[in-house]
Amino acid sequence: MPLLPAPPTGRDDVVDWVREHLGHLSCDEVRPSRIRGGQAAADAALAALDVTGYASRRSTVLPAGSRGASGLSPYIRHGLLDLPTVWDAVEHAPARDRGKFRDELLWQEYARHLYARIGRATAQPLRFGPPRVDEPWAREPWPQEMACMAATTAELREDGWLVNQTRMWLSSQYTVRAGGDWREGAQEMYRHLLDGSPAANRLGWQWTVGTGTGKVYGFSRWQVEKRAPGLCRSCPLQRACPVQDWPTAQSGPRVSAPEGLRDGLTDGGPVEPVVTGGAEAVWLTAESLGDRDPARRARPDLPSVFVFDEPLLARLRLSGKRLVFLAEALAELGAEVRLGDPVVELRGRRLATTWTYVPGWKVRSRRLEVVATYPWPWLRRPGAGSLQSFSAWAR
Ligand SMILES: Cc1cc2nc3c(=O)[nH]c(=O)nc-3n(C[C@H](O)[C@H](O)[C@H](O)COP(=O)(O)OP(=O)(O)OC[C@H]3O[C@@H](n4cnc5c(N)ncnc54)[C@H](O)[C@@H]3O)c2cc1C
Repeated sequence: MPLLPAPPTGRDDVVDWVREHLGHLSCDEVRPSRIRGGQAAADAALAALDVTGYASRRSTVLPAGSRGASGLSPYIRHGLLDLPTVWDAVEHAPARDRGKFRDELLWQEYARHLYARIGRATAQPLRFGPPRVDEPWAREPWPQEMACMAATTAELREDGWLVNQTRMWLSSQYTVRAGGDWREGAQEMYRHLLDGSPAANRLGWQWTVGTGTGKVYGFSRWQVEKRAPGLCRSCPLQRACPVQDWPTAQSGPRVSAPEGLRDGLTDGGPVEPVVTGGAEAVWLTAESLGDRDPARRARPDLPSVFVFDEPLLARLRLSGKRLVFLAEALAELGAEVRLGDPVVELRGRRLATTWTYVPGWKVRSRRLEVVATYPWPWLRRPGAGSLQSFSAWAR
């Protein structure tokens, strides 16, 4: 049944809708996150954004009420908030906080440029081999009793969101200490994160495990005591802490960089709309599910259509809360929602769409009748410079 009934707007109803129509594609029981999907929730989060104190509190883990992180990432990931809009929203913030926050937005932009340039090669080590771990943990990546890991994984599974600090704890513990394959760890984290994107997720892992930088991020008790004071006191292993000392693993040897990392043109899509014919529908993608989607804005007269890519989702096995988040956005947009292979579902329709930096979009759009392509809202237009490191790119 490729055309699905319209997703309902009420929370319980949308969860039931996802269970019924997409439940067979999720890796867990379909439940909602505390973080709601949809433009109204994104706009409310942006309106409440206050980055005062961000520079000093960005890495706070506990108490949760003292965190400086904005929590905007799920909305940014799915284009409900574009980076230029978020950039402008902190214009009047204190200079140090504004600078630090905007730096993080630039990390997001860098991840997208990298993905646009080298695509699936972001799943290969960028510059160095994976860390060499002398004694990989044999059975599990950490003992179940470790309070820091238990709290982090519970939040990931319940909310589908983590502050940057605990993402680094988890990835470092998994790979730098336990010797787990970073790509498997990244994939499992990606399944649950509402903001999960191949671009930023792989970059985050490459940065933590040292394949991107040649320097591993070492996770130890020190960070837990500093960023989540009190957590160790509740830990059954507080007197036998497995991460008491710094890990000894170093990053692996230098590897040859994927083609295009050092230089090469990045396809940033059109600068102006490219219209070759009359469109009959706006094709929405997971990159751009907001009511400010450029194609939707240009053609408000047209119906919008979104396809849950069944073959892709069957491979990815995302958590049900991610599917709920997407369905909430679609319900608000009043989009026609289909399930199947997008190339099959959209065949024969003349489409208007927003260009995206995702390799899978390019492959599919070439096989569809796209008659109007609208520019991606870059914060900085991609160029031809080195993408070897964030600082080289930022310069
Ligand atoms: C192992 C690992 C995996 C990660 N996976 C993802 C992912 O799948 N998707 C994702 O969007 N981010 C990912 N990040 C980056 C970062 O952790 C999150 O973007 C951030 O924690 C989201 O919370 P926030 O919105 O409160 O961020 P804030 O600190 O409030 O920052 C504002 C925005 O800047 C961007 N941003 C912040 N830090 C980074 C960063 N290091 N890299 C890229 N963008 C950043 C995000 O869009 C974020 O919403 C990962 C980081 C690591 C270490």
